[in-house]
Amino acid sequence: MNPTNMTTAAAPLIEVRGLKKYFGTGERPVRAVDDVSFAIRPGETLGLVGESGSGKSTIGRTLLRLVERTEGEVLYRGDDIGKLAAGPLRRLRSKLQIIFQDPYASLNPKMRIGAILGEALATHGLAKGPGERERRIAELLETVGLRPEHASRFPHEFSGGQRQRIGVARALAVEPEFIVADEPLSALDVSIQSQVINLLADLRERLSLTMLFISHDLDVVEYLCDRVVVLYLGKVMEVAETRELFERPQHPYTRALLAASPKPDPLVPNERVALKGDIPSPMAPPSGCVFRTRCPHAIEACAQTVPPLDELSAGHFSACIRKDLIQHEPPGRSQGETVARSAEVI
Ligand SMILES: Nc1ncnc2c1ncn2[C@@H]1O[C@H](COP(=O)(O)OP(=O)(O)OP(=O)(O)O)[C@@H](O)[C@H]1O
Repeated sequence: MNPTNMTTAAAPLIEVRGLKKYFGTGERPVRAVDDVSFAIRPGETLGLVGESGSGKSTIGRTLLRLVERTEGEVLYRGDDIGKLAAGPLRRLRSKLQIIFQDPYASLNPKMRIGAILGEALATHGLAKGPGERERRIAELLETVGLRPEHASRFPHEFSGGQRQRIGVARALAVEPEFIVADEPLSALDVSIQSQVINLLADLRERLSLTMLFISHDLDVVEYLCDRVVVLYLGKVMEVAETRELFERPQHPYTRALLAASPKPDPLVPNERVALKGDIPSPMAPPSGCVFRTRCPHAIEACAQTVPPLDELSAGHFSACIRKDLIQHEPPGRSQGETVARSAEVI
């Protein structure tokens, strides 16, 4: 079954179908994204997790058409983004924004903050006239917890966390419906990461933003995301609601990721299998299941066919043929707790 079919409540805002992005055209291209499908509902924050090189950023960029896909579809409100001509694409771009990883590199050091935000407004014809523009800039700065007078300063006059707030303000300037946040915390000190997390959580509520949140920090994903897609070597390994994924991870890769996460959590399976070895080259991915070469449960059959993304329970998908590994209850819970929890769910 295809995880794009899991949305019953609302039509998805974004739908990705069979997305492939190969870099290079020779015999052995880099298969950065290899047949990925998922959907994002309006107002939802979808987490995209996986080790470095698994294709997270490439997916984020392909969604906004900052990178052209090799194959597949990216639908925004049902329209294929890849087929839009320049004019409609430009109009759509104001609805789709990206917050980059590095707040230092993504702001022009020679421009004042007011000019940076004003440029975003002007590009999309949003604030007509200088008075309106100034009012919008002041409003944007306040939205992200900065002051209107900050508009006259240059990027180097701000701390890392403040610069990331400016990056968020710039993304918000065009009143987007959908934001790709690509590791927005990784360039920040731990001490200020929580400020930016809280800002994103707050904005998401207030502005009903739909977000793709790319991160390798599982704690942040658990806190911020409604649902999570686990990616490995360009392929989806598991998809589930956040709580379900963290309490009942089914795919051996997800379990290994959680086990490697430093947070001691009694709900995480007690399967201390650290991920051994490096992620294989995306130019020569393993046959069958791409995770099999690092999987503690791999059997010969894993090399034969690419495992389908099966729906194990409502909205919980996993791509693994080892059905015997499926856990119905989180390990480490007592029977009493399990019963109490089932009652609460009913
Ligand atoms: N422009 C490019 N040309 C060639 N290969 C690329 C290009 N961009 C990305 N890749 C390759 O595609 C694969 C996926 O990269 P991507 O940056 O999407 O992964 P990621 O999961 O976001 O990693 P990270 O967490 O390190 O940002 C990697 O093997 C990367 O080297």
